[in-house]
Amino acid sequence: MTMTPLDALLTRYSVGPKHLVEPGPGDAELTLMAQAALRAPDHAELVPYRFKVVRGDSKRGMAALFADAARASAKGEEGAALDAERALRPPVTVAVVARIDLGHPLVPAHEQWAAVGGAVANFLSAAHALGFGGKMLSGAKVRNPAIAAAFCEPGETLVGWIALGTPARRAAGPARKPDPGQLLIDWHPPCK
Ligand SMILES: Cc1cc2nc3c(=O)[nH]c(=O)nc-3n(C[C@H](O)[C@H](O)[C@H](O)COP(=O)(O)O)c2cc1C
Repeated sequence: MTMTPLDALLTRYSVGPKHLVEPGPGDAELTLMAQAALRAPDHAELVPYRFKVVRGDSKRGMAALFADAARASAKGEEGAALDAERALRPPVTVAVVARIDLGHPLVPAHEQWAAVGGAVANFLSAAHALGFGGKMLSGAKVRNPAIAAAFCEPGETLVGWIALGTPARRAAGPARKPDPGQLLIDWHPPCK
């Protein structure tokens, strides 16, 4: 049965790296995800983000960076091995890098961050619509100077990584989500 666009939005749940197996998305599918990201609202079309694809041999380089960061934060060799595994396990990882122009004359920083969030959401929904699982992850690693420098140009911010692959099991259900009625509120003007 084909998934409608609304089905894709309503049935996307994160799938953690533990449950992601080969194959990951290829070039054509990653391009569709990036195109979907570009359909997110973006004031003045600044495209304040970049996606950096980590796959193949590059995963080992990212694993080494993660392991060094774990050692630097006193996680020890066990922590280093765990963090290295986090880099190696997903078939494809996509780093999300934000490029926020703090001095933009028209678009304040919070609007640019909203565009980044919309892009990530669309990227993940497109992955799901294409049959892939994924999860956005960050952690203290994003603030490690060596890791940030490896992914970012000066002035950019490393937001985190989207782990991608084929889901080995159905994603968890919507148990943690509030009823939409809690966030959909009729507004009335204040009484004078
Ligand atoms: C920028 C960003 C960073 C995140 N970092 C983490 C993380 O490090 N660890 C984690 O478990 N979830 C993290 N999350 C949350 C998950 O990606 C996911 O959205 C959350 O577990 C809710 O699951 P759902 O997408 O199935 O609703 C992050 C989300 C965002 C937007």
